[in-house]
Amino acid sequence: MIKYTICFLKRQSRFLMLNRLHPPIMGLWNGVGGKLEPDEAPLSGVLREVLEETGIPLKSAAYKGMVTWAIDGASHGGMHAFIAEVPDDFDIKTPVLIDEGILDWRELEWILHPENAGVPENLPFFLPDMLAGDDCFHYHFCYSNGTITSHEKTPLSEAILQSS
Ligand SMILES: Nc1nc2c([nH]c(=O)n2[C@H]2C[C@H](O)[C@@H](COP(=O)(O)OP(=O)(O)OP(=O)(O)O)O2)c(=O)[nH]1
Repeated sequence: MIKYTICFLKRQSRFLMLNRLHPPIMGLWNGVGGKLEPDEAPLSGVLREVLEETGIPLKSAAYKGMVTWAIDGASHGGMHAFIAEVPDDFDIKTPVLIDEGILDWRELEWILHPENAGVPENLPFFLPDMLAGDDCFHYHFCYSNGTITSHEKTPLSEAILQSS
């Protein structure tokens, strides 16, 4: 069961990212998102989280697939991932402190830099793919001792896509 959503909010080569104040992604720059409410559809959930955390009233976001993770062999969690363009007329003074952390713009090049320890370890594995194409995938990561030990990418079936 996928409990979370995440949205990467893009404007040209920059993304509006959240440096989270609280676990599970504390201290790292991540997309905006959060927990789905009971019976909430992933798109509705992510639009709600984006509005709550940034004030951006998105009308839609592009579905990019699922990211799941297992820790020491036990399935642990997952999120539905989306990408959206920040509307041209939306202005935000950054950096800005919100309840969940600090919102600020980050360059894609910085986000994807391999030596960059400022983003969740799995993010550079899936974000370039999500930006590159229209296909949706399921990305699965296995962690041991707090680090990724293996990962795989499989196409998402039509059936899953329609139900998400
Ligand atoms: N890139 C990346 N993001 C992750 C991973 N694990 C994980 O939970 N996230 C994302 C999913 C959510 O967008 C966010 C965690 O959301 P959250 O627990 O703060 O949710 P929330 O704000 O609704 O929390 P709450 O107030 O309801 O407790 O972090 C991961 O391994 N990689």
